[in-house]
Amino acid sequence: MTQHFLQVEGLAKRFPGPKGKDDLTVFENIHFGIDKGEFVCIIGHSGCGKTTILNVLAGLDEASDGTVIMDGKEIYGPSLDRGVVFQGHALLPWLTTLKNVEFGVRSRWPGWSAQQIEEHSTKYLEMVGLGSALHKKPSELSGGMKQRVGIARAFAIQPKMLLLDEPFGALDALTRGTIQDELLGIVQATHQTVFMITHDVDEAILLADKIMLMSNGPYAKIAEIVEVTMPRDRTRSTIHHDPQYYRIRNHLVDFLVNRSKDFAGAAAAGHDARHPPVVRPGLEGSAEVVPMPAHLQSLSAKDADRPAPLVSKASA
Ligand SMILES: Nc1ncnc2c1ncn2[C@@H]1O[C@H](COP(=O)(O)OP(=O)(O)OP(=O)(O)O)[C@@H](O)[C@H]1O
Repeated sequence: MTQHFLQVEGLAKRFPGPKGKDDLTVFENIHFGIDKGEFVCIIGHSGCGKTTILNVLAGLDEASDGTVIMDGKEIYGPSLDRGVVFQGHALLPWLTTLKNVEFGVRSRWPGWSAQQIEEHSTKYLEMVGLGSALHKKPSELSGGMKQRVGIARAFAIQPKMLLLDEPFGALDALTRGTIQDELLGIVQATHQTVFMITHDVDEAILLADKIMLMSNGPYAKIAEIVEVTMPRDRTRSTIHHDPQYYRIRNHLVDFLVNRSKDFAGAAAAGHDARHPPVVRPGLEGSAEVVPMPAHLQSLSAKDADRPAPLVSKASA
């Protein structure tokens, strides 16, 4: 068996049922691997267990079954090896932007001089466009700026794995787009290994090397792993010119709208849960329908039950 940098084997999460009722199995038989430097997104309907999986990877929650091995060691509890960014930024309100980042950097490298810590922290804040806001307190920053500080803080400790739980979920579309670009740039520069939850299929296609599709719970599974076959030097403004983009997007939307509730059928068709099928829709036949370009219309898994907005090929 190939050993990946992060190896998840047989993960399950169960909660005790109310008195006299069966336990709730949120998910089980979750198997996947992430290689060093890979950016992996996970998409699935609300409640299927994405945050629970991320919390287990972070060491903030315990699985009912299964193991998580990172870099050859089983994960027990939180560690600076794994940086986490949640939807809420969780900054220390009494510290400036710079001091918020320095706080994590100092814990990571206690032997560093004050100057080393400041230079290192400033570098990461500049990467997310906050070079001119180093001495501002969180109360003086916009929501997008606060989220950027959280991202800089997580990257600055150079964790072995970065875990992002819908980091842009609370931001308006314009700010979200700008920070996606910054994240793309920083990931390309640092080759950081990332596991990210998103509800936004366009965001996943822009950022990820692989997209894991989770079926609905209870008993949720990783139904498919979709490889994003487009070249890595993607940009938000040009990505929709690539025909692969529409094939991948259609595949993801079709899963969320039509197939995510039917994983029992896929299992019956012979898919082995230990080896979720790997799909490369970008390299397959032509797209029948062409969704609106990403910058015009973003479909989120949260509202995937709404019909996808479509324009005909002729008018696209
Ligand atoms: N303490 C608990 N007791 C019982 N059920 C729980 C408990 N904590 C979480 N759950 C259930 O576990 C399931 C998975 O929750 P989780 O937050 O991981 O889902 P999610 O896919 O991240 O959802 P969302 O996309 O809405 O954030 C949900 O159905 C939730 O109701």
